Amino acid sequence: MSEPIQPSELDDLVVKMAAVGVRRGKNDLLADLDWNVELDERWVVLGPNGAGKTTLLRLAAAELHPTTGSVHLLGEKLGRVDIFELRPRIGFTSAAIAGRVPGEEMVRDVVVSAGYAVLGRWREVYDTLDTERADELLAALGIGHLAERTFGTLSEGERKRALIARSLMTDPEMLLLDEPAAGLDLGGREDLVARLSALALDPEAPAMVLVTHHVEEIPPGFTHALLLREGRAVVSGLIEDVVTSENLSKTFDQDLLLQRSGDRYFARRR
Ligand SMILES: Nc1ncnc2c1ncn2[C@@H]1O[C@H](COP(=O)(O)OP(=O)(O)OP(=O)(O)O)[C@@H](O)[C@H]1O
Repeated sequence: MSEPIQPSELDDLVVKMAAVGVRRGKNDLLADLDWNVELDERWVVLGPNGAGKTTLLRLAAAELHPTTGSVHLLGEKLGRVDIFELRPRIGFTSAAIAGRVPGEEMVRDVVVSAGYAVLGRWREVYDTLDTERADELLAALGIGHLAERTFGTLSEGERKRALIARSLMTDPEMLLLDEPAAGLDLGGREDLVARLSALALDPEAPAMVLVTHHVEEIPPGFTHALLLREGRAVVSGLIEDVVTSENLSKTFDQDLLLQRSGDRYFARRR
């Protein structure tokens, strides 16, 4: 048996997963996972399709419970804490959340309603301070001019940015982004990478975890990486130690060459 976790050990940790497993039927979606995220860290999680990345993020978003092991989020243990109190402290964007936003909802309301933990309640009367904050966030993400459009009329890239604004609305202590650049064209991807980089480099920004399939999407300023394969950690730690040709080759089961150009990463098969 491992020693119980002392409260002081959790002070600077936004995520502490110890010996975590998630099992569905006979499948281990995650197994034997130990992973800690500190307040000032920005993590990228990389791995092939089916590696368990979304499962990991849903645990970190308090959307799932582990089958085995323990998960502490923001100092609280999953299973012992009221998840409805915990969730507003965590910003989370994913394709699944995007799919739940009604197309007729006004963009500003998509953002504001995060503070009320609802989606699709656009007739609520919101506080002026909240609408001002939503407008500031939309402007910071470069889509301030779209506040009064309906969500359904936005391009894919604009939707992603609106949802990131939404996930920041509650001033979360941790921001979880599941493949935010998926489906974007090159310009849209580069724009998003630059905005996420600005966020990552902001000392006031929350801890961040970004799931992606592509090293090209790692925003400068990200500090740590976790490589997952078949539900298990291949390696984790400081990004420059982890994101290497050797580790990527092991993770994706191919002979891959990683190159760095300035503060960006590129990978291809050898
Ligand atoms: N409820 C479930 N029952 C059985 N298997 C499941 C269930 N949910 C997910 N899986 C499987 O668990 C594995 C991990 O899924 P997950 O979505 O976490 O992977 P991922 O790394 O995010 O994949 P992708 O990159 O394709 O999005 C996949 O093989 C998936 O089919």
